[in-house]
Formats: sequence, C-alpha cells, structure tokens
Amino acid sequence: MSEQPGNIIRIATRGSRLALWQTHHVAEKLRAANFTVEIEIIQTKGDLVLDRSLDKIGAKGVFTEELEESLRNGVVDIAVHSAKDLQSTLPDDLEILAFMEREKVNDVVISFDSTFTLDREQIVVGTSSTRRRALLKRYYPEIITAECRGNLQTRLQKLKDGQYDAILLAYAGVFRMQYSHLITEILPEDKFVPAAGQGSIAIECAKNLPLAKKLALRNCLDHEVTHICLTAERAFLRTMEGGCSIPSFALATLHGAHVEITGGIVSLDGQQMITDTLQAAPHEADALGVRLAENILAMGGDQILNFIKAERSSI
Ligand SMILES: NCc1[nH]cc(CCC(=O)O)c1CC(=O)O
Repeated sequence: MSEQPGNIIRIATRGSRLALWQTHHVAEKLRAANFTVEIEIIQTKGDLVLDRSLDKIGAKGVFTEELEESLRNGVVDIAVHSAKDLQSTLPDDLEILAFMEREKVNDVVISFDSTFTLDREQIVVGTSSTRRRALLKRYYPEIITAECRGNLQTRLQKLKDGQYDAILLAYAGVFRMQYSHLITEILPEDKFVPAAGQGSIAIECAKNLPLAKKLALRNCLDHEVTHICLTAERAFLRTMEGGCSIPSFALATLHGAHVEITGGIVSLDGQQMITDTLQAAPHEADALGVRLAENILAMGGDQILNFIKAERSSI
C-alpha cells in the first residue's frame, strides 16, 4: 500500500520517561490502525524548573504550554498529556480529542522498606501535591510532610537517598514505569480521593485539525466511559477554578445508566474537608461536575479556597 500523507500522525510529548511511555502507548494503537507515527519530544517549563514547588511556579499549564504551541503552528497533529496535568480550561483554538482508558486511579505509598506503614511515629513522607499533603495531614496528623518534586525517577532517587521514609505517587505512573514492587500500600480512593483526571491520558489537538483526521483519531484512541467520567471531573475542576495547586479532588465512575461523582476540597492543614456525591445521566456529565463544585463552594469550600488564595498571595 502506498503511503498517503494523511495517514501520518505527528505527536508532541514531553521527554520524561512516563510521558514517553504514554506516547508509545498511543503510537502503538495508531500503528495498529495503520497510521504512520512520528514523535516530537518537546521540553516544557515544568520539566526545567525543578527547584520550586508547582504551586509556586504559579503559571497554568507549566507542563503543556510548549506542546500547545506546536499544535497551533501545525508542527504536530496531537499532543499527549497526563489528563491530570492538562489545565481545566483549554485555549479557544485547542480541544481534547480523546481520553484513553483509565488505569487504576489510586494514590500509592512507595517505600524501600517493605514493612513501612503510614501509622508509624516520626516519619517523613514526600509529596509534591497539595492534595496529597493535606489528605495525609487529615488522616495521619503525626506525619511530617516534605516537598518532593521532579519526575518519577528523580523522586525515587530522593527516596533512595533517605530524604523521606516514603513518598506518595499515583498508581498509574508507578505501574507504567514498572515500580509496582515498591508499593507498600494502595490508598483507598474513598479517603484519598484522586485528583481530577488521575490515571488517564488526554489527547489534545488544534480545533482546525481536519475533521476526517479528528474522527479517525478519536475512533482509535478514545475510551467512552473514561471520557464521560473525565468530563464530569474536569467540569468540577474548572468550576472550582482549581488548577493543580489547590487541594481539590474528584472521582467519577459509571454505574450502569448513571455517572456518579464524589469530590471536594480539603484545607491545607487537613482540618476542614468538604465532600459531596452526586449522580446524573452520562450526557449530563459536564453539568454534574459544575453542580458538584457549586455545592462544595456553597457548603464552605469557597472559604477554604479564599483562605488558600490569601495565604498564597501573602508569600
Ligand atoms: N503531576 C505529575 C504526574 N502527572 C501524572 C502522573 C501519574 C500518572 C497519572 O496520574 O495519570 C504524575 C505523577 C504522580 O502524580 O504521581
């Protein structure tokens, strides 16, 4: 068969090992559907700035901006992201083409001591996420939390160096990088509710990508149930005006004919937490996420948010 230019898909990705794993996963699916794949590795601000906590870099989309620029100027057709890292409101000229089938959503505890448990005294646990830190403080007030940034390999090296007794990570990344043997506990998703989008891969494109190409790509890469659930979670995130620096959480699941979402916000010290659970028909997933966020804000989540924002601006 002669190769048609329309069958070539160019993909932009970050260069971290997890990003590359995810991109190769996408590429495999595309090749199985007879596309020719070219991969473009692009460095983002988030990859370069490793010495500051993410909530202090401040800018939205630190892991996505440079990838999005390559979509805009047509250098690539699609960009591959961890859905969790993709800002909740995209620029007007870009859209999400697909959400791939989700991996297990949980957070996990990672330690080189296989007997490690979180209820020990005087332990230091590393995390870079405000959500994980706040939830740790809520459920294990004795734990000392410490900043732990960088890609998975960097974080594991810091753990190995003895900077922490354990670190918290997303199961999805740990599993994909083949570090599952270091998991000492899979945290229950009803207590450690994951970040919106955790465990799924998002495919982003320019709105002006030819429709036929969009449809072919969506057909090949999108997972309908995951798409419905992430639509609800991301609507929640968007309405909370959260971004990745706010300790909010949301997990939607499909139960037969309805989608159920649990989400909320926890104060940075873990003292206050507001959660709610709602259900709706799958075609109302977006409105469901909005409604959940409105409920959370009305139940006092707005005060928790305002307090966090005030604290941030006084730094
Ligand atoms: N913010 C970093 C990031 N983005 C996606 C993952 C893991 C894979 C996923 O959740 O999809 C991670 C690392 C982590 O949270 O442990």
